[in-house]
Amino acid sequence: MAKDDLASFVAGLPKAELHVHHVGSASPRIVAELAARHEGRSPVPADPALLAEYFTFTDFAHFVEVYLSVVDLIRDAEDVRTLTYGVARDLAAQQVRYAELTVTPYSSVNRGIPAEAFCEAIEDARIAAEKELGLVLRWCFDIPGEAGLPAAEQTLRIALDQRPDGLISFGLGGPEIGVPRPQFKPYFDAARAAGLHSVPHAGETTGAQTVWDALRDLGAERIGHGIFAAQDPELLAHLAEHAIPLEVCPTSNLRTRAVADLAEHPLAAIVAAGVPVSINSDDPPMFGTTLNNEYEVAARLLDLDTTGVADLARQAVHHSFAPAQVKSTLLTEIDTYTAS
Ligand SMILES: O=c1[nH]cnc2c1ncn2[C@@H]1O[C@H](CO)[C@@H](O)[C@H]1O
Repeated sequence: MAKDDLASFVAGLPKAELHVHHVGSASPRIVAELAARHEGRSPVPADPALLAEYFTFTDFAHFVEVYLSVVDLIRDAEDVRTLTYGVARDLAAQQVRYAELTVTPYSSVNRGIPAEAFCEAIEDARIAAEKELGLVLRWCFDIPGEAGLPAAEQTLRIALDQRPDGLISFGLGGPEIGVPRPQFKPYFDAARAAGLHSVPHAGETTGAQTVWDALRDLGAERIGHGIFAAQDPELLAHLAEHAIPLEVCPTSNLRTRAVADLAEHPLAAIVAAGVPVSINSDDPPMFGTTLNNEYEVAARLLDLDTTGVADLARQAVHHSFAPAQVKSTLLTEIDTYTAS
């Protein structure tokens, strides 16, 4: 179908976003504003026009280094509140009605923001976003893998002690190389025992074994990325049989150089194997994308018409941990949109 028709269909389509990072969603304007406050003390450019170049990554390790330099700019609870509400506004503007935002409390608490103030700030933004923007937000608290077991310990403690109302899941992000998943088992066990869903990253930068580990040791209910599962037919069959969805973020994989070219992206092979997927944006401004653009990319990779694209949006709702009422309202809204 024509590119413009697809773009306008996607832009108006009510959607759910299941894999998007908090700091990684900061708009260029907010990042530049924060950088200006720390000018001379931060490598992050204070001019939004220079950010695209700063956000050009040579590999995944470089991406994490740049990501943490932006995390460094967030110094107090007010920064967290402004950032979170700004992210909500950008999502709502794309007709996102429900989003699970991956938040890394360890990084902020470690930089001096008390856990309680941090949680209060994100909760304030969540409540305001629901009331003012019609966007339902939920949190995934993730362990930054590069910081190891102390980060796991502290992330779990913040999750269980603070237990903000919007918290629904427990994750694991950052690098996979040198960060084996099995060591995090006790923390995921405790988080799951406390009723949190398990949604670790795996198979983003390393192979199928990491995904197996996430399933067996961390009790993963969905996998962040998981694209290298495509290398293992047995794993694909397992994911399909147990209906474990992959949260796929195509442009992210291109920008971190996990795939050399979108033409080589395994999304189509994963879908062909019967594995459920959702389409997501990961760190949209850092990767020069938006959720709407990811739907367009996915439509091209999967050769979908508007009916197929609407089905992708429905899949994300089904795979979400949204309250039943939010799911049914959003599914009805998608039906109404596609019928009109
Ligand atoms: O695509 C991604 N994969 C893994 N971690 C990511 C990604 N995007 C953002 N983060 C974030 O990187 C930080 C360092 O571990 C974490 O805060 C994680 O949430």
